[in-house]
Amino acid sequence: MISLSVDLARQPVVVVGGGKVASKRVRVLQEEKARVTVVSPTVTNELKQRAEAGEIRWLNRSFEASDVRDVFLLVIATDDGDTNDSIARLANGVPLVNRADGGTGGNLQIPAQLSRGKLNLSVTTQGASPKLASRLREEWEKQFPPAYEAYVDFLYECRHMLKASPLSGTEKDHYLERMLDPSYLEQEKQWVMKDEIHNKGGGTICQD
Ligand SMILES: C[C@@]1(CC(=O)O)c2cc3[nH]c(cc4nc(cc5[nH]c(cc(n2)[C@H]1CCC(=O)O)[C@@](C)(CC(=O)O)[C@@H]5CCC(=O)O)C(CC(=O)O)=C4CCC(=O)O)c(CCC(=O)O)c3CC(=O)O
Ligand SMILES: NC(=O)C1=CN([C@@H]2O[C@H](COP(=O)(O)OP(=O)(O)OC[C@H]3O[C@@H](n4cnc5c(N)ncnc54)[C@H](O)[C@@H]3O)[C@@H](O)[C@H]2O)C=CC1
Repeated sequence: MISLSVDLARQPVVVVGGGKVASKRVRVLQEEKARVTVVSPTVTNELKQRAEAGEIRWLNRSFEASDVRDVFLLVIATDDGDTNDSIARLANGVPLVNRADGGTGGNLQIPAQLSRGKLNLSVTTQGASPKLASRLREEWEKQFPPAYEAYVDFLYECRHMLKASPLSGTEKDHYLERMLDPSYLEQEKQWVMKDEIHNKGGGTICQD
């Protein structure tokens, strides 16, 4: 297995099951702006509220074979292994299939993730120890404080300014290396660097 970053915006996603795990998955899928349908005869209060608010579609019944038609990502999260097995068998035309119980027929696992704006760190143990994945995420939280969000935006901006500048490849590389120094987590140092690149012909500086 390799890790991929997938854009789920506007993609049709079906979550089978309406329990704790389904709620956790829907939370993330909503943030990613996927078009979420939950199929389950019972749902958590959280899912019920999301359905009432029109954020997700809820089909208040058990899974049916037609539910996998035209789906980009299928999340199988019922509490019954046999049910999960038969859903997975029916899902062979679905590009992405996640089995929350780690059973066969799925082709993707949900990692523990830390997002700081454009920076996304994720880790999976392929079912060996979800707790280890969780522990590593907690360590990253300390290692990469919230200031990384603005820092990564700064790196993004500088890189685009450098691309637009007439500097040589070696000079550009020098800047790209220099800005990795942790001291550039400070906003003031970021401004000095942006000014410097700007003065070398690196285009305009965004103020926000
Ligand atoms: C296959 C996978 C599902 C998938 O890919 O969808 C899966 C499967 C199962 N998890 C189970 C249990 C627990 N899962 C967690 C936590 C997380 N589980 C996550 C992912 C995954 N879990 C995928 C593998 C990823 C990997 O291995 O790295 C994380 C990383 C991401 C997320 O879920 O969002 C999230 C941490 C997020 C964070 O902290 O950031 C905890 C700890 C806790 O809750 O504190 C426990 C209790 C302790 C224990 O049991 O170890 C059980 C047994 C259920 C039962 O006994 O009924 C199964 C099924 C089985 O393995 O049998
Ligand atoms: N990835 C993770 O972090 C974890 C994964 N799990 C796995 O996730 C699965 C679900 O766990 P929970 O959400 O805690 O269970 P839960 O018992 O809270 O919810 C199960 C849901 O499945 C629904 N369901 C049952 N049969 C159905 C069917 N035929 N069609 C549609 N919906 C149906 C139920 O109505 C209920 O809403 C378990 O199998 C467990 O192995 C459990 C804990 C953590």
